[in-house]
Amino acid sequence: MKEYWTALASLMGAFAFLQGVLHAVFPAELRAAVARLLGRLTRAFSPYCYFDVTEMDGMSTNEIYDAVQLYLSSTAAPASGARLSLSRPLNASSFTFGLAASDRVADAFAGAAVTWEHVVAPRQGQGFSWRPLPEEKRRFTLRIRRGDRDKLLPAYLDHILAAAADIRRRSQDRLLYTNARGGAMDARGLPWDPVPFKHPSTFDTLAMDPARKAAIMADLRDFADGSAFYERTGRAWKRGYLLYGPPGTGKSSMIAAMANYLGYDVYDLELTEVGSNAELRKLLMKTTSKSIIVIEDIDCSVDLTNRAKPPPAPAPKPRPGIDGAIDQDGGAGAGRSITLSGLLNFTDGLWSCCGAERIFVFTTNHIEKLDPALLRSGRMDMHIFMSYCSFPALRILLKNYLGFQSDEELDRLGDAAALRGLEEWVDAAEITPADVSEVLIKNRRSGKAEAMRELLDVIKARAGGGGAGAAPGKEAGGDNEEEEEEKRALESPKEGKEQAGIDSCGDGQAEEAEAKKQV
Ligand SMILES: Nc1ncnc2c1ncn2[C@@H]1O[C@H](COP(=O)(O)OP(=O)(O)OP(=O)(O)O)[C@@H](O)[C@H]1O
Ligand SMILES: [Mg+2]
Repeated sequence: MKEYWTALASLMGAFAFLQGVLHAVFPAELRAAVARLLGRLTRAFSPYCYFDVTEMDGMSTNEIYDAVQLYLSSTAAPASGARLSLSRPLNASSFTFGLAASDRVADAFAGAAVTWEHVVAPRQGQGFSWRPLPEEKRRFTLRIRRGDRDKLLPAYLDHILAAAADIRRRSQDRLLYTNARGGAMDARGLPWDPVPFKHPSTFDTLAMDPARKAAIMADLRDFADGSAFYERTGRAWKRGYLLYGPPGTGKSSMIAAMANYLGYDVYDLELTEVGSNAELRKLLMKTTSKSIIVIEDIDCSVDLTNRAKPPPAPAPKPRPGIDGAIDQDGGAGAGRSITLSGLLNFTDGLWSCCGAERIFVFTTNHIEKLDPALLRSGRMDMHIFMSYCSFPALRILLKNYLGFQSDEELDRLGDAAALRGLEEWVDAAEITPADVSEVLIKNRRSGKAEAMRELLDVIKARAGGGGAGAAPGKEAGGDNEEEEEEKRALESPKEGKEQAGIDSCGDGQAEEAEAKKQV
């Protein structure tokens, strides 16, 4: 036995010596060239072909690498003894398993077997770069049989991308993206900033007429499951919803409920931060599929009254808002502003189809202020009026806020007289769900029956035109204009500072709005 070990040790010593001699005699370049040549020869006679998916694509991260990692971690079978790396991405609520260095996994697609290998090598010197690159070069190498090439590519990669997106969506909490930096890009070349989106609003908590709610949910479900339908009919796989109604009727809550229902991310597009139609297009191109793109208070972000009106006289200073000119991408004089045409192209034009399964939602308090071009059929597929609280909607709020488990329990345990009174008065009161919620929150400790009676007092006072019992934050009869102005001033500190109480539009639009008022 001892002799065996001695022989092995001397063999290894001889090998190391030989390697040392080779290294000393032949320069590195020559050794690398020989290795490349040998590699090429082996590949030429091999029945397989190989594809590398590197982690970095130039200076930016390679999306396919991330997708392959995620896909392999959940679907493919690691070879026995393979070592998986465990991680939990930022904001994710579950763990993912990744392949460690030099491990292999086998997978199959369309009846063909494939092998993936994860190759990690140290990076040779950083070179010049605007941002630090990872210290290791990582890549996945896909090995497939030559004969399977046509069958697998690109269908297999498409399958991986779709599966990875699905895993990401299921394992990760929703993200809310904002374009607060205008069109400026971050280090990854993205103009959107993501934050975790944990809005608790769902269709269960949303107070609105149950029949209308069910219709909206069915529409959303049809849309999400409608891949084949959209393909068959030649329509772009997108849908537009216009939510309109007074402040506090649940438009933003509805968007959150939609996102939670479908499991989509939300892109909150702040139009006043976008300088031009080209920037708008860039933002659109950088959104992912299965997402809701939201423009809130569209009548206030931009002037959408008339796209056909002639361009205005040259303004003393450049304005960020829509100027109403017909100009598509900013001709002379309007090069740095968004136009209604630009916005319509965004939702409707060829560019809107770069990516699939996207929902556009616009909200407004004043549908009458919008250009008919934006309202015509086909543009916004569904117009949803978020109205004052109806009795069925009120019942939902009573159940949720006061803790009744069901309609039956509300009828049995609730204050019957108060319930009848609420049914009788709620329509005349024109009270928003937000105001009802506030009354219920304020009285939630005083008991269910007491809270219902208190709410009835508020509603009666409001329906009767007034006084002491009026709902909080609002004069009896409700001056929505005032409430809206206040809201905008709070929401946008910059605008608020400059023009509180004038109008909620962007900088230059204040003057225009002022001019309109005088007319
Ligand atoms: N339909 C509703 N169902 C349940 N809660 C609601 C509803 N409407 C409003 N609320 C409550 O009022 C608050 C404000 O509502 P929300 O922000 O959704 O209104 P909005 O219509 O978007 O108002 P605005 O026009 O001012 O943006 C919500 O946080 C929610 O608690
Ligand atoms: Mg809102």
